[in-house]
Amino acid sequence: MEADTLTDVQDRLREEAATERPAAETPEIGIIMGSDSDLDVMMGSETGRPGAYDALTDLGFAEQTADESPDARFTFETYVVSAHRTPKLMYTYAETAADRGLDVIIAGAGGKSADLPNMTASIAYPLPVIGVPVQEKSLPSVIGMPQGAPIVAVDAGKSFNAALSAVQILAREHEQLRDQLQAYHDGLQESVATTSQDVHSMGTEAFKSRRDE
Ligand SMILES: Nc1c(C(=O)O)ncn1[C@@H]1O[C@H](COP(=O)(O)O)[C@@H](O)[C@H]1O
Repeated sequence: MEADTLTDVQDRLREEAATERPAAETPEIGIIMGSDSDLDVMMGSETGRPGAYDALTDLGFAEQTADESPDARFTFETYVVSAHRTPKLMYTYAETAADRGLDVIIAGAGGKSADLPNMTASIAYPLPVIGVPVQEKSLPSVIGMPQGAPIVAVDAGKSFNAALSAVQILAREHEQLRDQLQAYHDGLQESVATTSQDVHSMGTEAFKSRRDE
C-alpha cells in the first residue's frame, strides 16, 4: 500500500466515523484479513470450502463497497488490514469500527504470528470480534488472549461459521435475521436427512458411485 493510499483509507474511515448515518446505511459486519492471500479461506472459493462471503450472501447480506451501496438491508464490508504490516490502519479500523456503525468484526489472519484478530479485539472492545485462524498453526496466536481481553474464535479456516456466529449476534436485535438463520438450519437438516435416506436405501456401494459420478 502506497503511503498516500494508506492515509486516504484511514482518512475515509475517520470521516465515516464522524458522519451520522442511519443504521440501515452502514455495514453491520466488517471483515478484515491480514493479506489478500487469505481471500479464498476467508470468503470462500469455487474450488475449496465456502467461506464468510458465501454464508453472508446466502443469508441475504450484500457487500458494501466504496463505489456501491446495495439495496439490501444488511451488508458487510471487506478490507485487508495487517497488525504487522499496517499497524496504524489496524488501529484506525478498530478504533472507528463502532462509530462507523459496525456491530461485529470478523478478523482472519494466517501464519504463526496471527495477531490481527486479537489486537483488533483489544482495540475495538467492547465490539465483538470473531477471529478466524487462516491455518492450523495460526490458532494459538488467535485465541491466546490474557484474562480480561476477550476474543471469540472459530476453528482454523472456518470463516463460514464465523459469519454464522456474526449473524447470530445481530439476530438478537433483528427478527428477519433470526428467520434467515432458522431457514438455513432447516435446509441443513433437510439435506443431511436426504443423504441419510439415500445412503440407507441405496446401500453404500451404489451411493458412493452416484456421489463420485
Ligand atoms: N498474520 C498476519 C498479519 C497480522 O496478524 O497482522 N498480517 C499478515 N498476516 C498473514 O501473513 C500471511 C502471509 O501473507 P502474504 O501472503 O501477504 O505474504 C497471511 O496469511 C496473512 O494473514
